[in-house]
Parts: sequence; C-alpha cells; structure tokens
Amino acid sequence: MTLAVLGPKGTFSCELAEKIRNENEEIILFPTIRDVFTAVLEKNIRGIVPVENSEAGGVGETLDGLLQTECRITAEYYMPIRHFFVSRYSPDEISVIYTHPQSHEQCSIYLNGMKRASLIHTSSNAQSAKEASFISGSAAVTTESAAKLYDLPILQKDIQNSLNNTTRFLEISAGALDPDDPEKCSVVIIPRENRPGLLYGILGIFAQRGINLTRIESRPSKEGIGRYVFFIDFETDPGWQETITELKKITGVKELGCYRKKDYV
Ligand SMILES: O=C(O)C(=O)C[C@]1(C(=O)O)C=C[C@@H](O)C=C1
Repeated sequence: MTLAVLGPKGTFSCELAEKIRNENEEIILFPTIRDVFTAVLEKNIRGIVPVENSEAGGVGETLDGLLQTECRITAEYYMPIRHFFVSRYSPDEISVIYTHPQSHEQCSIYLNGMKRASLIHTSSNAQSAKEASFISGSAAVTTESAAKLYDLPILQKDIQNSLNNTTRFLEISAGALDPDDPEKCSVVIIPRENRPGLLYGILGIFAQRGINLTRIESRPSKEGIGRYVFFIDFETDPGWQETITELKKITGVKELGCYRKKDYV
C-alpha cells in the first residue's frame, strides 16, 4: 500500500502520515494538495489532506479537490498543530520570514510583532524551512520535524495564536464504498436555483430528523459572484441514506463519503 501526502518531508501532513501509516506502507510526497488528489485517482492509493483548521478555517485547495474530483472521504484525523519560529540568525538580523499562508493566519499575532521583516508565502511548512536553510537573513515558521531536518535553531516554540490550534485531516481514496456503520457523512450542496427558503429547506431536513451538523461552510461555486456551494458534515443515524435521498429531492448533492469518527492523533 502507498500513502500520498503534501511534501517535502517535514510537513504536518507528513508527520501525520508517519503516525498513521500501516506497517510497510510507503509514503509518497507531492508538491501540492491538488497533486495528492490526482495521485489518489491515477494510482488508486489512499491520500491524506488537511481540510480545516480551528483558527484559519477551510483549506481551499482541499475543498476544491473534493468538489471537482471523484475522490471519496474514508476517514478523518484531528491533529494538534504547534508552530516553531526558526532561524540561523538573531532576531535583529532577520529581514525575511518564510511561511505557509495557513500557518501565517494561525500565527498572525506573533508575526504581526515582527515588523522589520517581510513575509514570503510558501507551498508548505517544510518548504518554508528549506528556504530558510540557505537564504541569508531569513527565518521560517515551520514544524518541529522540519526544524530538525534542516538543522535550524528554534528561536521560539508554540507561536500559534491558540494553544488549542488543531487541523482536521481527511483520508481520501478512489472509488471507495461507504462502511455499513458510518458515524459521519460529508456532502456538498450544489444549488440548482437561487430561490427564497432553499437553505431553510435543506437545514429543515436535518432538523426534522434530529441530525446534528458538525460543520457547514459556504464556498464560491466559481460560476459568478453571489453563487455558492455548501459543504456540510453531519452525524449519521440509521436512516442516513434517506436523509441524502430527501436532500436530493430539493437540491443538487455531491456525496463525498461516510466514515467513522476519529480521535486526536
Ligand atoms: O504545510 C504543511 O505542513 C501542511 O501539512 C499543510 C497545512 C494546511 O494546509 O493546513 C496543514 C496543517 C497546518 O494547518 C498548516 C498547513
């Protein structure tokens, strides 16, 4: 078996993959989250992608991958996220800081205090460390494993805004079937029309059945201003298939997958 994740080595995605991989399962690294989706479909392997963070919200590239590809969600993982500020230079010598945009948001309070340095966004937390390992006068916001890998001194631990900072990751697979006893389901509502009460009607189906939503997020449909799709996660009951049938009667629905709930990793 093979597990596809965002690289290079040292990302949070990579740290999670190391923890959850099966014995003898090989981890393969890709430069973007979109490439992880493509590999999962083309090679028929499983992948791990970040989907939302407690501070910075949804991860757009993953939401787009779920909407636009046939990958299915087969599991979820919650991982506490600790950010490290690393550099070979002293704070007054630092003129540039490399950071992933999600990490920038998660560490905004600390980074706003670094007024003399300019911020450059990168494709991952490991890439940030890689840049800081050879650019003079630079620093990075990164993971503990990437700091070790690139031998970068830690100037400050835990620079995230909140000590409860957590990212939820999804396991995605190609052509997977839902388990018989799922605990959660994810769908995207793709409205066929813009009419009064549509969202009320959708939420009413969950309310009437006493179903708890664990997340609802609107995202532009990319078809024009004011047009949205809605990502909904809900806790399942024995009649979860009927819930989806009811939804399909009033709106467009893309089923993303049903799966078991997971503990913190
Ligand atoms: O760059 C990484 O280390 C990643 O695994 C990506 C990612 C993300 O895009 O959310 C994962 C967890 C953290 O929330 C920050 C970055």
